[in-house]
Amino acid sequence: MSSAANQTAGHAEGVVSTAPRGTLQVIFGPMFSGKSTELARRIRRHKVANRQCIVVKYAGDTRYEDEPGRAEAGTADAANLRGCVVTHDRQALVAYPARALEDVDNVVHAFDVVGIDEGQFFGDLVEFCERWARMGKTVIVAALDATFQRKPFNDVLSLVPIAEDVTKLSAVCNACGCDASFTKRVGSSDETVELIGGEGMYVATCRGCHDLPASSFSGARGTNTHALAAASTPKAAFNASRTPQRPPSSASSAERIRKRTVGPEGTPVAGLVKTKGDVDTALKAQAGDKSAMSEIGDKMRSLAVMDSPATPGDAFGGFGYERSVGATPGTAARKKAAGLGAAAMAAAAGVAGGSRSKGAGGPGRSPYNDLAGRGMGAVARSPLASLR
Ligand SMILES: Nc1ncnc2c1ncn2[C@@H]1O[C@H](COP(=O)(O)OP(=O)(O)O)[C@@H](O)[C@H]1O
Ligand SMILES: Cc1cn([C@H]2C[C@H](O)[C@@H](COP(=O)(O)O)O2)c(=O)[nH]c1=O
Repeated sequence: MSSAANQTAGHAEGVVSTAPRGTLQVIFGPMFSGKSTELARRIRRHKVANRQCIVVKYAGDTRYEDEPGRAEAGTADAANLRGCVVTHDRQALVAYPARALEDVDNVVHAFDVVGIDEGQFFGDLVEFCERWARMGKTVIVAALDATFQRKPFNDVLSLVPIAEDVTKLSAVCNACGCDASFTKRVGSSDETVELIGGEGMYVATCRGCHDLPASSFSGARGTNTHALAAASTPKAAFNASRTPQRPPSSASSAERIRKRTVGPEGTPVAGLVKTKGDVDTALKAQAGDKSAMSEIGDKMRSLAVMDSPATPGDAFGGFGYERSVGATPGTAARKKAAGLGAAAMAAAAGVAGGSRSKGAGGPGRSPYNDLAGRGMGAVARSPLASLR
């Protein structure tokens, strides 16, 4: 008896079944978060275990099918991805296109595992997931949990109480580079919920960027410093400064350094970079110039309470976190400075943006501790690092 047949045999009333139980697994997340990729990974894994797998995709979504892609080995012709689930990075997984899950009910009995992509579009999703899981199938659904307006997408959330496993993935915010849990529609003002599209029509956003105008998403991912720019009070600026702002991969070093060290209205936020010469020094240090590194080291020592950098170049850029603007040094910074004596304390007071944006200041969790684990270079092993 095949494992599928074994599972679908069901159990006689009152008899405890030894057959493998069905399960329902749900993969939620905004667009671009890797739901289809994760679905494909799980399906591949079941195939390794010799389980019979079928993947159902929504027939209304034929994105990328006419483009060349990387087809699943041995199962599809890369030149013909018709009917395949195609991820945003053009990996393909052979699938069965359907408008309703009812349409595949008669074939599902022959399979152990049923994958469903774009689950949010199937009006009978909840009914058939439950039915197939009860039949002993492993049902894996990839679906948007929310619409572009951050409302529940059709009935998908009803899967949560009947699922064994629910995962929510995140993408990369197209504006600031933070983790993105939401999708924003930027390519159309149409408010209809169902509107098929990919990049150009939708972007992934974090909470802070979701309400930005569509035009804010035209640049490279990670180029918008929404949180600091939008912060209107010192407290809001401090809170915003704790939000990771990853450097855009495509940005030049000079641009990254500028972004990480210049606050709203051009205020220097790290205290080290004030002139174009400083930027040049940082760039040289990043390129390995020893005299530039030493110059940065000297400056750091004179400022005493600056965050120790991950690399000499990062002395100007930090760990990928913005520092707050014009704030007084944080508690931990002050404590460290106190350990260095009055002169260092005075230096601490003089550091623009001296408060840290990452990590708590307690003894067990300071950014200096982070450095210890990173095995940093000469500048990172500054007198600050030996304070512990
Ligand atoms: N903003 C983004 N964040 C993360 N990945 C992105 C983004 N834009 C494009 N991608 C690409 O999308 C891929 C994920 O595609 P896919 O699995 O189809 O996601 P989903 O099914 O959740 O829409 C990533 O591996 C990456 O190559
Ligand atoms: C947010 C949102 C999305 N859609 C469409 C757009 C795409 O065709 C799919 C989602 O695909 P992905 O694999 O998750 O990238 O859904 C929509 O119709 N309405 C929306 O609000």
